[in-house]
Amino acid sequence: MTVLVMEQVSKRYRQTTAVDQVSVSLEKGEIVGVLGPDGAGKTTLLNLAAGMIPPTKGRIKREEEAVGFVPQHFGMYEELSIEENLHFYGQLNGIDKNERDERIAELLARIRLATFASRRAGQLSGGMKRKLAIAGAMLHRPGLMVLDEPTHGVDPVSRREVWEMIRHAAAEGAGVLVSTQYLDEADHCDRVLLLHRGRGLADGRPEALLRQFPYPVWVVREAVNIRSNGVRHLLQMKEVVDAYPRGVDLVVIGRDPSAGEALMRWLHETGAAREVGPVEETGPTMEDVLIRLIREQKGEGR
Ligand SMILES: Nc1ncnc2c1ncn2[C@@H]1O[C@H](COP(=O)(O)OP(=O)(O)OP(=O)(O)O)[C@@H](O)[C@H]1O
Repeated sequence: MTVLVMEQVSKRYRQTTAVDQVSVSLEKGEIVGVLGPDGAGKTTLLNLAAGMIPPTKGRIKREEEAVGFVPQHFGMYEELSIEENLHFYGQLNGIDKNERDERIAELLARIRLATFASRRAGQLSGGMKRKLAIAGAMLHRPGLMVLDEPTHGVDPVSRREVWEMIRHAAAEGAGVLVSTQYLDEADHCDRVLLLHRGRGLADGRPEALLRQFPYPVWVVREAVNIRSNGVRHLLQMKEVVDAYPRGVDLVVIGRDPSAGEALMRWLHETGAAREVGPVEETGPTMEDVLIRLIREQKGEGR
C-alpha cells in the first residue's frame, strides 16, 4: 500500500529553487532515504512530504492521516522527564492513558532508556534526544514517518540505535522517509533518492545503484603524500575518468580494467609507489555514485 506520492514537486524561494521537479513514492513498511550534501534540498523535500509547507508546483498525496514528523531541529520539554515528554506527545495524538502507559514502556525499553525514565530530558545526550524524539513520533503508530537527518552529529553507537528504531517503525508498518548526509547510511534503506541542488539525480535500491556504476574503482591507501600532484597527473591519463581524495586515501575511477595497469605503472615510474600504502581494486561506494552523477550533470570530468 502506497502511503506517499510526490510527483514532479518543486519549491521555490525567491531566487532559489530548493526542490526542483522531484518525484518520490513510499510504500507501507518501506524505508526511503533522501541522500545528499548540505543544501541539497533535503529539509525542504521532507517539510513538503510532511505537509509543513505547500509546493510551488507538482502534486503531493498522503494516503495516511497520521504522520510522525521529526524535524531537524525538534523541540522537547527539557524540564520534563523523558517519560513526561512521551506522555505529552501521546496526549497530543489522542492516545488514551492505558494504551499510552503500555506503548511508552515498550518504546522506552526499546531505546534502552527505561531505567532513565524519570531523568530530565534536558540532561540527555544528543543521540538520546534523537531517540526520544523518534519514540515520540512513533507512539501513535503513524502510517507515514518523516525524519529529517535523525543521525546528524550523533555518535556511531547512537547512530546504529537510531537506525534500529527506524527499522522497527517500518516493521510496525510505517512508511519512513528519512534524510541523511551520510551516504554510507544508504545501506539501511530499502530505496534511496540521491539529491543535489534540488534535483533528484538517481533513485532505486542501493545495491542496484552500486551495481549500475559503469567504471572500475581503485583505492590507493594512505596517499596523503601524493594527493594533490597525484590527482593532477591521474586526471591527465586517458585511462582515468576521475580521481579524488577520500580521507587519507585516493580514489581512482578507471575508464576500463586497463586503468589498473596504467595506475600501477604511473606509481612505479614516478616513485610515488614508495610514498603510499597498498592499491586495491574495490567496488564503488554511494559517494562515488553521487560524485559521478554530479560531475556528469555539470558536464565536468569525462
Ligand atoms: N525558507 C527559505 N527561504 C529561502 N531559501 C531557503 C529556505 N529554505 C531553504 N532555502 C534554500 O534552499 C536550498 C535547500 O535548502 P535545504 O535546507 O532544503 O537543504 P538541505 O539539504 O536540507 O541542507 P541542510 O542539511 O543544510 O538542511 C538552500 O540553498 C537553502 O538556502
